[in-house]
Amino acid sequence: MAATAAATILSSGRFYALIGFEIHVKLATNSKMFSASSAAPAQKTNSQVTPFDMALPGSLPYLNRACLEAGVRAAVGLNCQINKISHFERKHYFYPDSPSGYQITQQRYPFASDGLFHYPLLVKKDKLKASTKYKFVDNPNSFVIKQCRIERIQLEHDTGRSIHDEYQNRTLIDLNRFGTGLIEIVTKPDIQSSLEGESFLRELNRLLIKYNICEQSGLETALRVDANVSLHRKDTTPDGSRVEVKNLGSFMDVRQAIDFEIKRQEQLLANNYPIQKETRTYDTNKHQTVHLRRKEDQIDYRFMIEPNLPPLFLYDDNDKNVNRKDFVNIDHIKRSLPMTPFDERKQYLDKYKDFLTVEHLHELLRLDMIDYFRDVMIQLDNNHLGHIALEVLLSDVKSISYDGRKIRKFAQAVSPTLFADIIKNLEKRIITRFSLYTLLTLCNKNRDSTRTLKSFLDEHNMYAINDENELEKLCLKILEENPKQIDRYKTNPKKALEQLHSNICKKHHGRIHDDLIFETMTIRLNPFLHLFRRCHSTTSTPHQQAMMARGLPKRAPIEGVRHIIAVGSGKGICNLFDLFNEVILYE
Ligand SMILES: Nc1ncnc2c1ncn2[C@@H]1O[C@H](COP(=O)(O)OP(=O)(O)OP(=O)(O)O)[C@@H](O)[C@H]1O
Ligand SMILES: [Mg+2]
Ligand SMILES: [Mg+2]
Repeated sequence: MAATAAATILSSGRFYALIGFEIHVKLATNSKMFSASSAAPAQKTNSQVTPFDMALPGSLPYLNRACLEAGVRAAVGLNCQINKISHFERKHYFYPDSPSGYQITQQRYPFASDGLFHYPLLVKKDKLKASTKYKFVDNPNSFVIKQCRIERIQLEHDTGRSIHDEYQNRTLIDLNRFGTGLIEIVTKPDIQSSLEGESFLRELNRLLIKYNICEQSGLETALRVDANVSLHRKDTTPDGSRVEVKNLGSFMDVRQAIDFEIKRQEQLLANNYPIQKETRTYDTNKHQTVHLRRKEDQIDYRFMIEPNLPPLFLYDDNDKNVNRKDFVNIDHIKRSLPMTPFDERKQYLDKYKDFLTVEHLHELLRLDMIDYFRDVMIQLDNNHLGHIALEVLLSDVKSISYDGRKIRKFAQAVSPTLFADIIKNLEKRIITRFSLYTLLTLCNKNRDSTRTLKSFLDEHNMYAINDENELEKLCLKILEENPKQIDRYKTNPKKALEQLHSNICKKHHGRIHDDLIFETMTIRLNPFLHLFRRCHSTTSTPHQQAMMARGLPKRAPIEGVRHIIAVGSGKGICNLFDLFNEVILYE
């Protein structure tokens, strides 16, 4: 894994990395930051543009309260100091998709600064143990919690879009995006590897979604990240050099770009070349960063206070006039916020302590399944099925949807209600454990979110066969068709049963419960029963005592086998085989 490779470089090598992020978050508001145009995705180009968005003379900005409130929510979530007075300023640069020639931002006087954010490191525990860099210091069962300081959060707006028309060799401008609200979150360079970087961004993304700051669409559209990376010799202090990799659009790109930069800079330092201050971009096809411009060539932004906007005032409960409706009250926002995902997880460990361990939670987080798990638990409304839901999520669902994007699609296709219904039916033995993967795959392909479980079971005939007579017939048929396995059973019962089990599963599409297959097959395989009877006719050998200790009473043979099955099925098939083997070995 690339991320682990980076951690290894750092732990074993002569260098350490410093990484700081500038994260642009697209705010989920109805209208733009400084004008009344819609901020929703548009059908037609240039259809959501006011005179201000076109920078027509005489048009004035006015601040959208919803953008400010979203910014304050982020500042609270990131434990920032909220500055009651901040200023907007113009950052000048010329680019065709920004007709005003400047962006309104808050680079020097932001509304929030000096925050601190905690995040869990997302790595499998065995990998973590193998690494010398990260250790479970306090509690072997706890997460590794890292922290990153937040330098500031500023309000600003987005640019328009340039559309390059290669056929007619011209560039067209769409101003629909121009002016939509953003916050830029700037971190201190406290991150030390791509693994930490990705873990930080995933936790941040979770918080932003939970606090309704951005849309639930992952990093792909709601967040854009600039990663600043610098590598230093272990015995030196940072000299201020940094390479800025602009505009990373996915968790994977961030991870790969950081790893590439660390390796590139390591080679430079190892050959005694200095690290240039530069801006680079990440080529997603070649998987490498590419030089854009040197820092000395950076544009002079000629910052100046925005003359058309007053200073931005924020209030709290201690201020006079705080009840005025047009004021944004920080304390009011604080009171309205739900628990952070971090605190929520602590609560899960307590609430579901009967079956949920820290390792499970970690795995759910790593797979980005934590919110889906939460929604399923709400639907199940019954903790005793929680362990089954968890087991299915971390086995079948994990193999169908193994990353954030896939699990989001899965959650859309298989609603938490449908999934909870599947778990309830599994428990009632209306469907089998064996058919679950197929069923979930079918549901995942479904694009009609109103479909019920019954409609899938009816369409694909996936109901479990529970009728004893029918089962008996099916097993007999399989035994008839597989005389070799009957012979094999005498010498190698485990393999023979496995083969028979596999054959019947294939033939009836996993519609028979495992324990019923074993029970019915075993009862039909008389030689074994014979052995079993003989085994039980002698008494008091140490082996027999051990068997008795497991709760195997002296019974009529068939009843005895049923009892073994009952004992064994609770513990899984392997234990059942062990029991059979013991009987055979004893004979
Ligand atoms: N030595 C360093 N190594 C890596 N990152 C660093 C280092 N020093 C600072 N940084 C990071 O660089 C980023 C600086 O961002 P900031 O927005 O303040 O300036 P900028 O990149 O010059 O501005 P712009 O918004 O125009 O890109 C921060 O995320 C900070 O953590
Ligand atoms: Mg920058
Ligand atoms: Mg910046």
